[in-house]
Amino acid sequence: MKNPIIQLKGLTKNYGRQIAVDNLNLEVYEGEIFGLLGPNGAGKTTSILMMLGLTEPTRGTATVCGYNATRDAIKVKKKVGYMPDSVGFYDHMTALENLVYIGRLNGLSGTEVKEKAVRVLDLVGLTAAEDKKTSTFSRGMKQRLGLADVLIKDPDLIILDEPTLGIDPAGVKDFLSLIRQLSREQNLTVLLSSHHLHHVQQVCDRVGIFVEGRLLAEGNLETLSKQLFGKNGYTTVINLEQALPEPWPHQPVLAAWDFIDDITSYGHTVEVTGSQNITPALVRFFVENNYDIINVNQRNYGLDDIYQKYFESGTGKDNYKKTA
Ligand SMILES: Nc1ncnc2c1ncn2[C@@H]1O[C@H](COP(=O)(O)OP(=O)(O)OP(=O)(O)O)[C@@H](O)[C@H]1O
Repeated sequence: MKNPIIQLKGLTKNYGRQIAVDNLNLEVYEGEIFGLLGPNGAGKTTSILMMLGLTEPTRGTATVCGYNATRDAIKVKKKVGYMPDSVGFYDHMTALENLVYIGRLNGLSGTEVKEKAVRVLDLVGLTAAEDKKTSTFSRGMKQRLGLADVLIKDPDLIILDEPTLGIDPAGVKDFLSLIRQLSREQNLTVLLSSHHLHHVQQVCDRVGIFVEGRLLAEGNLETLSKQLFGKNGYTTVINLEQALPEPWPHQPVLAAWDFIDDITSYGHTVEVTGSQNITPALVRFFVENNYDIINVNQRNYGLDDIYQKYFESGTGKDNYKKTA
């Protein structure tokens, strides 16, 4: 049975008449990387602050690492490493000095703190820069040091708010692979908020789409496609040399296959939609039945399509209602 590290039940936050977070229900499991994806102002930071006990929910509960985040905020703080979107350091101190300082604030003793700081700097790939002042650090290096700050206390969960903001593309790729590696090696649960779908897509096991305070859909890519497009994720379009007869005798044969949900044939074209990628099997079928294939195209719905559907018209809610 999966062990939930974050459990949000009906979590709601109003600022006056504005609803920043609206009845959020979500579970994030041990060892998982979960991406909270949404545009600016969607309510991602407010949700995170409630999970950390830094702001009180208007309604609902956030249970984090087994503790109620509002009532037991200090216990939650001990288990969770939080990296805000902008991390500050003491510029006149080196990376190692900054980290030792944070380690002490987290209760590590004089002897163990330095040894641990050196180890954590190695984990995040900053050993070569450990004696450099952080005033000389690039944004990407600062994010790595920010990650070291949260790792030094051996958290069960790390929460990263817009961690890739302002890093160049190569730096983003490196930073995200580092997160994935750490999560896999240390069974670390990660909650990552971002408005960059490509970043989220690269690293997350599951994604929640968050718009105007509401979680519109969540799951892995395949589940999201199903929820958002109302159909399964894989469509294969095959164009043939010969026109198909009406009715097409092979239609019922294909319809009996597992994983196929829909077949459309018209003129020289067959479109097959299913829950798995069956393009190779379809190609074999057509060749074995003496059809001449002109071309084959695969259409699978990715986060790009999902993001466009939810964000292109400005409000995801309207789009959602149309298809729900
Ligand atoms: N302290 C506050 N007082 C009043 N309104 C607030 C406060 N904090 C956030 N809000 C409002 O709540 C909504 C959600 O904001 P939030 O910062 O949680 O969104 P976000 O998804 O993290 O966006 P961003 O990526 O821009 O940080 C916004 O409309 C914001 O203006």
